[in-house]
Amino acid sequence: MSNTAVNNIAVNDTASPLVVAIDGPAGSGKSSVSRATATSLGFDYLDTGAAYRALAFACLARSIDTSSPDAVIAQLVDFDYEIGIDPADYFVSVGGEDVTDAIREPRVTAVVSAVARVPEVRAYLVALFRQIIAASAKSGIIVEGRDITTVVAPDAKLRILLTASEEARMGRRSAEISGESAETTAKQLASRDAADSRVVDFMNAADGVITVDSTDLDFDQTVAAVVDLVRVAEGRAEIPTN
Ligand SMILES: Nc1ncnc2c1ncn2[C@@H]1O[C@H](COP(=O)(O)OP(=O)(O)OP(=O)(O)O)[C@@H](O)[C@H]1O
Ligand SMILES: Nc1ccn([C@@H]2O[C@H](COP(=O)(O)O)[C@@H](O)[C@H]2O)c(=O)n1
Repeated sequence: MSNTAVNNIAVNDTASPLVVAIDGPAGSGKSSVSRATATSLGFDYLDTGAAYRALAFACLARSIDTSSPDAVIAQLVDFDYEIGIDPADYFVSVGGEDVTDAIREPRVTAVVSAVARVPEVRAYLVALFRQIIAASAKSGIIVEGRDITTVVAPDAKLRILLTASEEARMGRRSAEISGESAETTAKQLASRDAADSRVVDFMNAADGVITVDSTDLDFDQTVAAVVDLVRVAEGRAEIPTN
């Protein structure tokens, strides 16, 4: 069983992986913390936002009007998407082209929310994510996005809302982006969260979802907090007291 997940997914005949669902707003650390946690635990890692970004990229590549739901839906028929779920071999491709970096470009980020709000797109990708999760051959998989704790994997063994103050998130995001002012970065982050929150609630923890607030934690402390929660979920540790 490979650690590559594609539209044509192989069936996993091993036991189901332990699923860790992580949601949160933009810049809260979902991707980086999930990937580092998966590496530390020997789990797979599924970045669901990459699929929405890849579809937005595919639309732009074909000059499709991303504000037209019908035009976007028509792209699903031959959406040839592939993602690496081994945290040591993360990549995203569309039609065989490596788009790992291209899907992070501002032009893609600017239209991804419009693509993600189309119900048919969400239904298609949610089904795909569930297949990828079921096909994981590792003992666990960390799945991160916006609706993982509530829609994609509401029965996950561990569900986390990873959050941080808007100020912290904006500061972290500005630190990694060069060429744009902190003010522009902050505005883009806030407007994407506002658009995305109209589709799914990732600002408030649903029942049974544990909030991890990383505002006052550094990166390693945040990863350690998530690892501790996984150990508890596995029955290998007691609930942390702080
Ligand atoms: N606790 C932390 N302390 C300091 N920096 C952090 C912490 N957590 C994450 N970061 C950094 O914040 C930045 C944003 O993190 P990341 O890209 O993982 O967020 P995200 O939630 O996946 O964002 P998006 O939804 O926009 O893709 C990264 O540079 C990451 O290294
Ligand atoms: N479960 C998800 C994940 C993502 N989205 C949409 O994709 C965009 C990009 O996500 P990133 O995590 O890579 O920033 C995001 O802004 C959402 O529009 C989603 O709807 N559901």
